[in-house]
Amino acid sequence: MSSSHSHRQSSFLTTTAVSLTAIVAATGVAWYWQKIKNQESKEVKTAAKKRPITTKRETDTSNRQVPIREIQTTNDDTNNNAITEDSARGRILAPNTVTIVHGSVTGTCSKLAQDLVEALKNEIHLDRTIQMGALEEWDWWDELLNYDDDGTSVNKSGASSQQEKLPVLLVLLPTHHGGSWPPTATCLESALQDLQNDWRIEKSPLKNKLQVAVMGMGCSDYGDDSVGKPAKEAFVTFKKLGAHVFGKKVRVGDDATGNQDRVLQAWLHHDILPGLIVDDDQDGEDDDKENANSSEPDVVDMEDMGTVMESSQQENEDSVKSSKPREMVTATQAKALKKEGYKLIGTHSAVKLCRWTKHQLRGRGGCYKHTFYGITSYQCMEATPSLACANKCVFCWRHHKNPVGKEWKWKTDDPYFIVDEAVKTHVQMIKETKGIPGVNMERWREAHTVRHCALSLVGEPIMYPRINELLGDLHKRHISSFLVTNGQHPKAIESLIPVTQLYVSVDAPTPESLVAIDRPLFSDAWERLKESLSLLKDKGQRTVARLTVVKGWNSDEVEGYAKLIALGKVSLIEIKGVTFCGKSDASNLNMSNTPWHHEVVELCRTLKMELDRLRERGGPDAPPEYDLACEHKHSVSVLLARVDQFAVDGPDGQRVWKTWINYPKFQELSARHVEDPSFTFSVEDYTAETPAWALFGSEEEGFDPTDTRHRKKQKYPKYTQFDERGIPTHDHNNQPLTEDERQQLKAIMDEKIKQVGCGSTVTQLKGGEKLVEDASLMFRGQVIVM
Ligand SMILES: Cc1cc2nc3c(=O)[nH]c(=O)nc-3n(C[C@H](O)[C@H](O)[C@H](O)COP(=O)(O)O)c2cc1C
Ligand code: SF4
Repeated sequence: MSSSHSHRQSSFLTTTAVSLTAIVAATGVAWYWQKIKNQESKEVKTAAKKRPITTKRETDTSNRQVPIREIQTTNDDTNNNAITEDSARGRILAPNTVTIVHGSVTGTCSKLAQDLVEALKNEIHLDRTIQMGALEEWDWWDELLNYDDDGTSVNKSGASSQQEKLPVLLVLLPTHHGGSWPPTATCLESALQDLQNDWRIEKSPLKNKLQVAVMGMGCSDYGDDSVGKPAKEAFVTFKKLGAHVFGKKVRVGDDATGNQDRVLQAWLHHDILPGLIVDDDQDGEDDDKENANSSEPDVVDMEDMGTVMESSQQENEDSVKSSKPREMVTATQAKALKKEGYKLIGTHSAVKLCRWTKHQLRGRGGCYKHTFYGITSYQCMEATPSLACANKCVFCWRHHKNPVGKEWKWKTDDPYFIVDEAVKTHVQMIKETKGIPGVNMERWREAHTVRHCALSLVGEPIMYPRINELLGDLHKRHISSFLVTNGQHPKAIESLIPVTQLYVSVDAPTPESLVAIDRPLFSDAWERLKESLSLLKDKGQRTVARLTVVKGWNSDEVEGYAKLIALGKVSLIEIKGVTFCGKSDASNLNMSNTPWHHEVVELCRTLKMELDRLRERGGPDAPPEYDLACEHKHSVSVLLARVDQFAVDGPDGQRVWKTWINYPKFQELSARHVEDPSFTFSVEDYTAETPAWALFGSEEEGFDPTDTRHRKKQKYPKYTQFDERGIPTHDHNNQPLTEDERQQLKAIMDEKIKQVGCGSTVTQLKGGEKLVEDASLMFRGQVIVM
């Protein structure tokens, strides 16, 4: 037995107890792998690097598959074939095993894998071990090459050697950017490549050792023929390596139509089950012929995908073929979105109760838009008329359960219906907050009247073809409109009616970082963003460039941001630290990517300097003057505002900021514009004075003093001053620390430096995550460095 193999077993055994409890409870028959702990997988990787080739298994004809017994449906969890802990070896090439693996990132393939376990459990009277897990849980080189059938790997089902069946591997693979393998599956991708290319390995190392079936997932809305590419590649490579593949084609599910359940059924009934009952002898002969000319397999098209499906999906798919547009959100997407708290409206819209709405209802402070612009957060409705968008941003809240598309091609709901339903649903959610401890009843009653709408929830609101009617209806109801677009639809910006405040998200300062961060569907995404920004300067009303700072991703190259902002001469620049809302399936972010407030402040200062530099250079593209106007430390946000539009001289010569909005005035002006489209109005016509507590540098740090602050317990106290290394010198009351205290803190920092080194390091982790580590910042999370 190879050393890596024996290590593999011991790793597994340390985690088996936990896995089995959860798994056996969940499925009864199937057992699953639990993720091997980091340390263990690191060791497995080290072992894999050595890439030992320990066994060259002889072709063993006694190890042939025998036909599966008559298929019976059984739910008998106590069946003799259930696995016991000590037999749990989990090797892929162990006889009598069916291993289901997936490379799921956003959960679709893992769900399909679970469904497959259930289906197999119900379809066949098991005398095989079924195991299921994520691809990353196996060391593929070791699994496919170094399996030594010394008897320890066989399950205790009592199967004699004559009854041994070839192992079966069922692979579920999503498609990623441009047809690449998802980061969760590159372990298999590289092992397959290495197995093909390593000269030490016999030509068909998997011949008579493994049977494989592959199903892909993708999304045809990407519109670039990438759908199912990794699955096709896996299929072809397994075949080249001599594995017997089930089915002649790769079946691929499509997120855009939500047909994956149906494709799974077709895969199971047309490829897997018939494959499982094929006589092994006949099997071997076919293999020889097939593998001799293994070529690119076809992707099954929709007509071939079996007959098992829900009627709504049928309608969806039928409408693709007919001229009738299909509904945007598939049943699976709807389920995932609902699980995340979205209330769906019609076929493409949603509302969700914002956490700040609840916060302010409880007197715990409003959001940064309350601080910067005076909205009442508890009267604000967060909504979108389009759950789809043309990006897959790394920091997206949607966790990538949303539909994508370059342009609108779906059924279009009536805008008045959307507004009506959105308001009703929002008010219903407000009603449900009555029982939350601490709700201010006066605010709660006021909250039944929606005053603001943030069209920024998820998706791309501007894609909705009837957006102007929707905005018109909001304004008619005296609801202000804050509309956020990702700058991929410049034409829609051009034709947009005046909104209270129009945002373009500027997520990256260069074309390359835009692709890395926004992962856009449009190949000319950068040009689109630039065009959108340029169009802002002619809009007349308040325009905003919104920067979401993701440390390690887009916090450098400030000059690039300045140049982009100069294109639009926007009224305001909002800079906000990314919020980390738990590990997102498809996002590669972690806590270290969340900047501290003082870092965002520093970035604002640098941006202002860059803008000043461009302004001093002069010329038609020179930006106007900006300055730091407001901050909301609670949400790590800072506002830069145009001095010519928002700053006036006070009675005693001091600067007075007017970043707040006179909402009734906006409604009045907008109504006049509707009556008479030749009537125009501009930013200065509906400003209002910013209160002192909301100003940058105020003692309140942007927190409305009428509310009560609830601070989370911090790991370290709120130090106020630091030495040049970042070691605190003064406590939260600005009193000097004693020498002893400073030495203790120094020792803690030295320890951290030992771990992470000096300076700031950005480490790109496996899977693309970027980890930022900087010991000098460890005590400074809570202060603004002036
Ligand atoms: C970051 C990301 C990039 C994607 N890129 C593509 C693509 O280029 N082509 C495609 O057909 N599907 C693409 N998809 C769609 C996925 O293949 C599809 O949503 C699949 O169902 C995801 O499976 P999973 O939920 O198991 O990860 C992408 C999905 C994500 C999250
Ligand atoms: S503006 Fe946004 S963050 Fe603020 S209350 Fe409305 S939806 Fe919530």
